[in-house]
Amino acid sequence: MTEGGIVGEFLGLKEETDADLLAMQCGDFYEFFADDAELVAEELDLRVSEKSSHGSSYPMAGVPLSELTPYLKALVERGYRVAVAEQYDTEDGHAREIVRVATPGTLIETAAEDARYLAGIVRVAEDCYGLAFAEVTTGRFLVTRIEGEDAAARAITECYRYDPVEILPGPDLREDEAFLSSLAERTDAEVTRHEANAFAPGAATHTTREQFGRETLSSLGLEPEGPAVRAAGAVLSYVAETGLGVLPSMTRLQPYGADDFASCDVTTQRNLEITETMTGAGQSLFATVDHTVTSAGGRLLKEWLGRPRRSLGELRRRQECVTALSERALAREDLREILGEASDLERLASRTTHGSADAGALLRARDSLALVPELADLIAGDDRLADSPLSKVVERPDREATVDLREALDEGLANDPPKTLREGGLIERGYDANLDELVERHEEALEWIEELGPREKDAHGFAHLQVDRNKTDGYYIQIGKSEAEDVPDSYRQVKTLKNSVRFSTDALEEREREILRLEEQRGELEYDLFCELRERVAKRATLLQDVGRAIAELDALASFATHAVENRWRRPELEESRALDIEAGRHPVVEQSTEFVPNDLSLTDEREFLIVTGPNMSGKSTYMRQVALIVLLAQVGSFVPAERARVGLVDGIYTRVGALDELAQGRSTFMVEMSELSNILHSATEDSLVILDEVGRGTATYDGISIAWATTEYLHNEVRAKTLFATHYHELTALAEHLPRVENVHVAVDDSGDGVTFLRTIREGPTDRSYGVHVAELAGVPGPVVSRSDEVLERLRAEKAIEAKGGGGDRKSSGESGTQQVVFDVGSGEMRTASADGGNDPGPEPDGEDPLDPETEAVLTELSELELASLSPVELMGRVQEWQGWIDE
Ligand SMILES: Nc1ncnc2c1ncn2[C@@H]1O[C@H](COP(=O)(O)OP(=O)(O)OP(=O)(O)O)[C@@H](O)[C@H]1O
Repeated sequence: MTEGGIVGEFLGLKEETDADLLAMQCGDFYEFFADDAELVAEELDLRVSEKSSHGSSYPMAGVPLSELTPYLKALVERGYRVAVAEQYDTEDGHAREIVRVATPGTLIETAAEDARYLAGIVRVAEDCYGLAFAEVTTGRFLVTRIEGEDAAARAITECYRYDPVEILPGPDLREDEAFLSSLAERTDAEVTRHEANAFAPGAATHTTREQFGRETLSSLGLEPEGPAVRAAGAVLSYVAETGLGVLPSMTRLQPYGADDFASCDVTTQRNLEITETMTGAGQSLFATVDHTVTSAGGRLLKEWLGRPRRSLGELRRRQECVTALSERALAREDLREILGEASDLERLASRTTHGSADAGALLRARDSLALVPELADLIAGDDRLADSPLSKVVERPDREATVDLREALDEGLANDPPKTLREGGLIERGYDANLDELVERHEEALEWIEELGPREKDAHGFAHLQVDRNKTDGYYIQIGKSEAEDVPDSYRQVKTLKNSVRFSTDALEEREREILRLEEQRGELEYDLFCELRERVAKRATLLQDVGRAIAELDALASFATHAVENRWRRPELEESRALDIEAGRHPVVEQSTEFVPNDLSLTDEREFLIVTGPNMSGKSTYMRQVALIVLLAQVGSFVPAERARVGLVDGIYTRVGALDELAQGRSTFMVEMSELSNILHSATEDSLVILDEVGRGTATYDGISIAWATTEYLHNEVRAKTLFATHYHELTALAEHLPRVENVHVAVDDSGDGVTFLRTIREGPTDRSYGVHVAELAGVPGPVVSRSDEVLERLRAEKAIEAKGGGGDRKSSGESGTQQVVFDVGSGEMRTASADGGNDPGPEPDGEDPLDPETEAVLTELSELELASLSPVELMGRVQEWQGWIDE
C-alpha cells in the first residue's frame, strides 16, 4: 500500500487517468472515495460512510463486486467516464491497477437495442474530413472520407446518421468551437479529447494495420495516412486504452464513399420523421414499417432508412428479395418464425471477445447458429425464394465453420447451466474425461448422503430423521426432540432447535469435506473448460457476426415484404434518370390512420419545379412529404405506397419544412429557416429532390415573398433540382407563367356549399384564390374584421409589385431576352416587361398606375441583385432588416 493509505492509493490512481470517476476494488467491493464518493452517492442514491485514512476522514461509497455492472452502466449513461481499478495479489500483499475505463462509446454492458457508435473525426484540410464509426457491442467498423464543398456540414450530418454516443474529435477540431457546437446540437454524444498522437498519420496507420492486417488498407483502396485511416486509428487506440478487450471482435474494416448513399441530412431526417417524430407524438416511418422480429433486424432496418442508397445494383437486389418474399406468404411466415428464435449474434460476438458472455449467452449463440441450416433449407425448398438473391444472403456465412462451432458448443455446454460460472454445472458429460471422473465421485458422495437418512432410520428406528445441509451447519442429521436422547454415541450434537436437534458424525463430516473439495475442483475445472470454449467462440467472432448480419438482413427484407403485402405497396421501377412518376401515391404513415386520398405526381425534364398551393390544412405538406418518403423508400429497397412509381435515383433529398418550434432552443424560427434554406441552396444538385414548405413564413410578408421568389428562381435557373414548393404566397404562382420548368398544382377544395370540403386531391394549376381570409371567416372571426381584412388585402395587392427574374434564354414568354426584367403586378396578377438597362431602372412602365415609391424601388433593386447563395443567413437577415428600415421610414 502507498504512503497515504488506501485513500492515498485511490487518489494516486485517480491522477493516472483522465476519467471522471474511479471505482477501486477493495476486497469484495468496488469503492469510491472523497469527491467521487459524494458524486456517485448523489447520482445513484448510494449511502456514504466515512473512511479514516492516515489521520483524516474521507467520504466512501461502495458497491459489491458482482454489482458493479449496473452501477457502471448507470454512471456512463449519465455521461461519466469511469475508470475501474482491480486488485491483484503480489508476493507481499496486493496491489491495484486501472484495467479499463468505461465510456459511453465503449459500454459493452448495454441493454439498449439501438446501436451505440463511437465516432472519430479528423480534419486534414479545410474541406477534407475523415470519419470512423465503431460499434463495440457488435464489432462493426466503418470509415469514410468527406471532402469538397460543405465538408464540415456533411461530416456533421454523417455523425447524426450514426447517432454516436461518444465522439473523439481530432486535434484540429477540438478548438473549433463552431464545429463542436454544431455537433452538440445535432447529436447527444459525449465529446472526449483522446490523445492527439493517436490521430497522427503514422501512428494511426500503424494501429489500423495492426488491427485489420497489413494488406487490408490497399485492398480496400484506403489511402495510408489518409483521413479515414487517421480517424480509424484514433478510435482503435481509444478502444484499446479503455481496456475493454473487444478489439478482437473488430475484424472487418468497411470503407464507404460519399457516392454510395443519397444525402439525407439531419434536417431532412427530422422533417420526414424517419426515426422519430417532431413532436414526439405519433409514429415515425420506422415505427410504421418495422415488422422485424429480432433486435439486429430492427437495427439494420433503421440504418437502411437513414441511409438511402444510390447503387441501382444493390437496390435491385433488395427489391428482388422483397418481391420473392412478398409472393410467398407461407414461406415468409415460416422464415420469420425461425428468425424470431435468433439471438443477437453480433452482440454475442463482442461479449465473447470481451469475456463477459456467460453460459446462457453461449447456448444462445449455439441455438442461433443452428438456425442457419434451417433458414437455408427453407429458402432452398421454395423455388421462388431459391431463385432470388435471398439464397446468397443465407449462404454468405461459412457453412462448414458454422456447423463446427455449433457442434463444439453442443458437445461442451450443459443444457441447463446455472447463472454463475464457478459452481459447476456448465459443462456437458463426456466432454472432458477428468471432469467426468470428478463428477462421478461427486455424485457418488452425494448419493451416499442421500441414502444416509434411510440407512440411519433403519439402523436406529428413528421416526423423525432428516439429512440436510445449510450454510452455517453444513451437512447434518436432524432428529425430533423426543428421539434425541436415543442417538448412538457416534452422533455429535451440533445445534438444538425448538422441536429438533441436529447432529453430525465423523463419517458425515468426512463426506462433507470430500464433497466440498470435489465441488471446488469441479467448479474450477468447469470454469476453465468454459473459458476455453468461450475463447474458441471468440476466435470465431467474425463468423458470429456474419451469421448475425445475414439473420438481420433476412429479417429486414421480410419486414419490407410483410409491410408491402399488408398495405398494398408496390415495387417501384428504379432507373438512372431524372424522372419521378407516381401514380396514386400515399403517405406511408398518414395512410395508417386515415381514409387516404391517393395522389399522382409527374416530374420530367420539362416540368421539374411544382408550386403547390391550397388552403391551410388542405394537405400540401402531406403531399410533399409523401413524395419525399416514396423516393426514400424506393432508395432503401422497399416497396412504396403507390399503385405505380417510377423513380429516377436522386443523389439527395433536401427538405425545409416549417412548424418546428426552435424558439425554445434559443434560435429564432426565421434564423433556423434561413440557415436550412442556405444549406439546401448550397448542397442540392440537379439530381436532388428538394421539398420546401412555406419558405419565408418566419418573417414579414413582403420579405417572405421576396425570399421565396428569389429561391424559386435560383433553384430553377441555377440548381435545377426537382423541387416541390408549397406556399401560401399566392403571388408566387405567377412564376409558372414565366419560368419554363415551373408548374402550378393545387390541392382542391370544394367551397360551393356552406363550408370548405377538403378533397385532398392534387390538380393542375394554381389555386384560384387565397383562402386566408376565407378560413378566418369559417373559423368564426367576427364579420367586421373579415370584411376589413378583405379591404386591406385588396389595397395591399393594388399597391405592391414584385419583379421576376426569368430563366435565361428559355423563358416561356417568347421574344424576351435574358437581360429584360419582368414586373409582376400583384394587384392585377399580370406580368409586364420593364426597362432594365444594366439593371439600373427596373421600375414599371408608365401605364397610368401609381409608380413605386423610391424606397420600395430601392429595396426591389437590391433584392434583384442579391446573390442569395453567397450570403450567410446572418448577413441575409441583416440586409432584410436594413430594407425594412428603408420602407418603414
Ligand atoms: N391525401 C390525403 N388523404 C387524407 N387525408 C389527408 C391527405 N392529405 C392530408 N390529409 C390530412 O389533412 C390534414 C392537413 O394536411 P397538411 O398538414 O398536409 O395540410 P397543409 O395544407 O400543409 O396545411 P398548412 O398549410 O396549414 O400547413 C392532415 O391531418 C392530414 O392527415
